[in-house]
Amino acid sequence: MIFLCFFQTHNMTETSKDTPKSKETDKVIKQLSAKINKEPKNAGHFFKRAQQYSKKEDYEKCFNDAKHALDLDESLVDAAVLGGEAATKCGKFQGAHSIFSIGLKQNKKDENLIKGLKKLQRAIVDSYDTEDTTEQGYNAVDLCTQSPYPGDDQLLNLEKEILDRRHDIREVSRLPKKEIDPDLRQRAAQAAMAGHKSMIAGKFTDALESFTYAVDIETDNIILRRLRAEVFFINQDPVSAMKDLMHIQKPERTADAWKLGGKLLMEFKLPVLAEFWLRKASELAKGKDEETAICFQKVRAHRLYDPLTKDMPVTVDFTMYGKAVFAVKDIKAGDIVFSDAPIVTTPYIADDKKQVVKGCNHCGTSLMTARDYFQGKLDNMDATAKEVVENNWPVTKPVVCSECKLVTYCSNICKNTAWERHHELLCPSRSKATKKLYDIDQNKGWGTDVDGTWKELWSGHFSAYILAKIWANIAADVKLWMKQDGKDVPEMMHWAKAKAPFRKFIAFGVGSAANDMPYILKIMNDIFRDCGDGIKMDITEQELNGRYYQAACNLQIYSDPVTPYHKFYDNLSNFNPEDPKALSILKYLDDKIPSASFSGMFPLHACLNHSCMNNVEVSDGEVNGVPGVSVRAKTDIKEGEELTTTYIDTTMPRRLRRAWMYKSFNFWCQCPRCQFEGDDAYSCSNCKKRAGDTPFKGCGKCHRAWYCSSDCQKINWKEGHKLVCGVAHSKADYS
Ligand SMILES: C[S@@+](CC[C@H](N)C(=O)[O-])C[C@H]1O[C@@H](n2cnc3c(N)ncnc32)[C@H](O)[C@@H]1O
Repeated sequence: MIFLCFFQTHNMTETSKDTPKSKETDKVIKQLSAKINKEPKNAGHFFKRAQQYSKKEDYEKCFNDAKHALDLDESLVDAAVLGGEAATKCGKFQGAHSIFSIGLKQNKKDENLIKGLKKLQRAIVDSYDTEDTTEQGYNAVDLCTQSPYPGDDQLLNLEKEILDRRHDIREVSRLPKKEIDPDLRQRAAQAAMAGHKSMIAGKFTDALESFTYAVDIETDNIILRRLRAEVFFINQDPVSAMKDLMHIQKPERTADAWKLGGKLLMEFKLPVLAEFWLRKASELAKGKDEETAICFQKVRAHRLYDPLTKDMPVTVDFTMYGKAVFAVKDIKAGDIVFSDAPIVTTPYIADDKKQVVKGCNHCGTSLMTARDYFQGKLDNMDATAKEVVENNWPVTKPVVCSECKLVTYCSNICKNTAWERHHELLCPSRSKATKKLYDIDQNKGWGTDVDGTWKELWSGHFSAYILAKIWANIAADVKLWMKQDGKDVPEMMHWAKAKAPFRKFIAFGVGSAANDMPYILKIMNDIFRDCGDGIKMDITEQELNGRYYQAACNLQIYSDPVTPYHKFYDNLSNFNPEDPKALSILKYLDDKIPSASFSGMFPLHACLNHSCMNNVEVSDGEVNGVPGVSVRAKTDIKEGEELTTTYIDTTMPRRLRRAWMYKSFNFWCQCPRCQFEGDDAYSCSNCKKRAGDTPFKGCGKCHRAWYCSSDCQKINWKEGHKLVCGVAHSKADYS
């Protein structure tokens, strides 16, 4: 079970020196390319071309070829070494790590691979040291829109009615101008001054009295109304506060008045109206008021997620890092906090393994056969064991798409639902473009480009199908909404409704996927240009980039927690332990259970932020009988505490962890471990003083913090190191 972590795309500069030697290299590359076009499954050609690219110092191409050679033939350890070193040189650290790992599977002791891994570690650390490490992360509110959701206009009217009926609050028309005696006006002004002073002094009862005196005289004074509303708000009288604000006519309301109204409406639990007021406040403040922007997103988080978390011990709120999950009651270590089902999912093929087991392409249910599990052993098994397998291995009845005959499902229900949701549009039999997408996916991103060259067309660390499925789902919903409204052509509202479920997922990253992968942009447009029923989707560069980063920030890898193997094993437990049949099969059982992995986007799970001192862990789970994820408490969690998972292997030292996080997710981790551990023995983890030639002494317990003096050690211990020293780390596998 892994979070899909990846390094963001970087544009590499190509080096090519125009020397006779390099001309010769170019010639060899040309010859090899021709051979590759003829025999695209020949690993040797790719390896040889990778060697040529390495000579040219074109490390990106060298890595791509070496990786592909290894995909075709895992035993090519030299390709792992070459590719890993090339990837390290061009900064593709994630790629380097995974290609070295493939090699190590073949030969754990290969010296060149081990050397390569050490160089990789050094390069990651160096890049962290030389990168612009100004630790200003992103601003989460800037990533979130304030645009209304479809149907909000009707909800707005409904909430206005609730405000009126339940709290007797409504917009008040402008009061007629009153002639006020100058003496009285003078007294009102004095009372207002006194009210203001009391407010500053924190004497809110006195302030209220003074403002009320003044408002009674100057009933139409909008400044007095707003000030009194603020005092009512502080004195926890939201109804009176709101009534005062309603006396201020809309065009005269300041950003502060709209903001206060938004906060009051949050208390009345009228989120759409609250959003309306806060949006107005944001517009008037020209987006510069951070508090308003955060309030808006808090309202939105609660309105979108409260229904999802209704029976759960958690809530979703908005913080400086965007959405975050908080405990609403104490949770015990080991408890499952919540489970979540994916909104979109697709098979995941890791770089280092072939997907030997099939899973339902729609729901992810494992379709593992006895052969998938026992492989060759099945043929050589003794007769008794074979009989046990035949009688106890659950029968799965995979159903294949009747059009393409390529995509498998666990049942006709899944096949039909998949057809309606996405497969009708994406079925490889539908068009050249859909077949091409299928082939690129099967070839882990490789295919023939428009100019006839065989190259990596998709370099995402997840399947391009995720994006295609998002768009296919949107197209399917647009059709539904359009038909439901009896229209022949979709309206803006239909599009907005169809896109709404995907608005929950944050998208953040640098670089342009559309620029890096123009071929993908082209085939996606070829596919979605005609979605049937007159519906067209224009996949612009911005659309591709947005969806790409949504997937990159939120995807989670998971697999069916209860496979046919588990059911088989359960069946065995019904045997008498002395039964020779049961004993006959034991020797064939293996700890390694092959899985059908999927990567999916999970609405609630995707709100979990990262911490290197995570208090929850994500595991394979089941939701309504189909595979999903479960979030389990790793430690006791107190009410009000944020739940954090980890996106990386937290056993790594701080410098490496932070470098991985920055490269993969573009933020500097500020978790307690990152704050109260150090980088190395040459910098004091407390005061940051640099050591000379003699390294500082480290914390004797965790060896992850170093100090120039015992005073610094004591301060750091008190301030937070004691919280992080010696906590159990999550050795999440990361890809
Ligand atoms: C799976 S989402 C987590 C929820 C996210 N905060 C949101 O608003 O949707 C992952 C993204 O959250 C942000 N994030 C997660 N953990 C963070 C942390 N410790 N510090 C800063 N940003 C974090 C990053 O933008 C990351 O790409």
